[in-house]
Amino acid sequence: MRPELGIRIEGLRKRYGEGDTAVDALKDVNMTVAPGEVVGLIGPSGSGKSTLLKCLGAVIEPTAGRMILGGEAIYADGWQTPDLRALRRDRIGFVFQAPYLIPFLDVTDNVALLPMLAGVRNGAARERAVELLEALDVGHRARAWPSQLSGGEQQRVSIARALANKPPVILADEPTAPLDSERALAVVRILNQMAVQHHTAIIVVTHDEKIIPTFKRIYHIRDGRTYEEAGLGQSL
Ligand SMILES: Nc1ncnc2c1ncn2[C@@H]1O[C@H](COP(=O)(O)OP(=O)(O)OP(=O)(O)O)[C@@H](O)[C@H]1O
Repeated sequence: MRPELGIRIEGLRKRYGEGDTAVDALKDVNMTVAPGEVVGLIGPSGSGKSTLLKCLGAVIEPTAGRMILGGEAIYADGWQTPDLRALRRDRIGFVFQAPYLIPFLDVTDNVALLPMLAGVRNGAARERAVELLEALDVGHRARAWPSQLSGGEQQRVSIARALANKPPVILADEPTAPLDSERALAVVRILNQMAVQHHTAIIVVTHDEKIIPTFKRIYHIRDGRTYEEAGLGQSL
């Protein structure tokens, strides 16, 4: 592994507000995730998980520290790029608890939309979408509408969408919460396969006891500080 690739976070801090009412949501966050690796991020309510994902996803601005994604310092005591929209679109894939597919686009176009917005020609973007859908075992549903898919199939389409711009990083926020045990483990298996195949570093925020034993490494976050732990790494 080239240590500068994947995700590296150093001394990240985030303060909301000022003065007496200020909240130090992140006090000292340190993480590294290698390309091809899937790590779990676990913490109680209010510990700072959402704040960390929003900082990493360039949705809110940290207060201090460094974030390096895919070998590029995106934040070093200030944003290092003027175009945060392009950063979110091209360098970070998001997977949420709900798939949030666009109901009036077919499955292929749901996946092809982001590459098209990034300037990939329509035909090439759709080809890439179909390839990813096939890799995720939903190729046979490529021309269907999202409403015609099961919950597990929709979640796989949302993973294909997260991979569509070949981001070095995927942030998954409770991606298995609504799924039964078998489907939840299938999603984690797919995330692991995709991480390896696409050299993507993946952070999975989760409370889901079904999938926690599968992580090889886990970061706990408590009161805005991260602690690393070896996971059980149960085979999938
Ligand atoms: N916009 C905000 N303004 C002020 N304080 C905030 C804001 N957002 C979050 N906080 C505070 O920051 C701390 C961390 O919140 P955060 O939402 O990151 O926690 P979390 O671990 O995601 O919690 P949960 O699991 O309940 O979603 C909490 O004390 C919260 O009250």
